[in-house]
Amino acid sequence: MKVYFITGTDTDAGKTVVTQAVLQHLADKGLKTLAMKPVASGCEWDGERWINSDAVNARRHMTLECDYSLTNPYAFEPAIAPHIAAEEAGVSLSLEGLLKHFKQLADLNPDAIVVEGAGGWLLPLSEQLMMPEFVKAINAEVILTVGMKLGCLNHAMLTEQAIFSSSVPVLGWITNQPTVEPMARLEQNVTTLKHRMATAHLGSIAFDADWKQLALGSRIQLPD
Ligand SMILES: Nc1ncnc2c1ncn2[C@@H]1O[C@H](COP(=O)(O)OP(=O)(O)OP(=O)(O)O)[C@@H](O)[C@H]1O
Ligand SMILES: C[C@H](N)[C@H](N)CCCCCC(=O)O
Ligand SMILES: [Mg+2]
Repeated sequence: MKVYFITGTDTDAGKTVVTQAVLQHLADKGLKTLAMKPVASGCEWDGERWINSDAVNARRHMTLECDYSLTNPYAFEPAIAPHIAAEEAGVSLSLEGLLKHFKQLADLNPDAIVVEGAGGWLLPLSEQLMMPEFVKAINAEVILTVGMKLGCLNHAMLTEQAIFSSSVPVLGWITNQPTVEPMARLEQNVTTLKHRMATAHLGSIAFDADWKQLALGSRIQLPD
C-alpha cells in the first residue's frame, strides 16, 4: 500500500485541488483508493456532525467507500489553527489517536491512501505533537503543492528543506494557480523552481473556477 501526504506552501495553496488530482490520477490507473483529511478546522454542522468540505470533496474521488469519520476523524468548526480549535473543543490530538483511525483505513486494503494536511508542513497539532510526526509514522511520501503567487519561491524551497529535515521522503512538487489572475512572470517562476528544487516537478494545475467538476488526473505524473 502506498501513502501520499499532500502538503502545501501555505493554507490556500491548493492542497485540496491537488488531492483531487492525485486521487483521480490513481483511479485512472485502476487503483483502489481512500482519502483522509485527518484534522480539519473550518467545518459545517450537517445535523449530525461537523463536516469539512476538503474531506467531502476528496471522498467524491476515492474508489473505495468508508464512513465519513474514517476520512475525517477530527473536525472543528472555526477556521483557525487546528491545535487551537482542538483545545477549544476540549479534544486532545495524539499520535496514537490519529494512527488508530489511519489503521482502520489501511485495514480496508486500499492500494493507496491520499492524506491531505492542513496549512503548511510545520503544523502544530498539540503542545507535544506536530503533523510531520504523523506523516513519518504512516510511511507517507510527500507531494508539495506550490501555490503560485509572489513569495512562493522562498516558501517552496523552505518547505522542501523542512520536509527533508523531518526525514520524510518527498516525491515532488505540483504547481497550482489559485487565483484567476496568474502571478506576474508565472512561467519564469516555474523555471526558477525547476532549477532550485531538489525534487521533481510532477505537474501543474491551472486556475479553473469549475475545478471540482474537472478530471485533473492527466495534469500530473506520479512514479509507479
Ligand atoms: N486551480 C484552481 N482553480 C480554481 N480555484 C482554485 C484553484 N486552486 C485553488 N483554488 C481556490 O483557492 C482556494 C484555496 O484552495 P484549496 O482549498 O485547495 O487550498 P488548501 O491548500 O487546500 O487550503 P487548506 O489549508 O484550507 O486545506 C479554494 O477556494 C479554491 O477554490
Ligand atoms: C482554516 C484553514 N483554511 C486551514 N484549514 C487551517 C490553516 C492552519 C494554519 C496554521 C498556521 O500555520 O498558522
Ligand atoms: Mg484544503
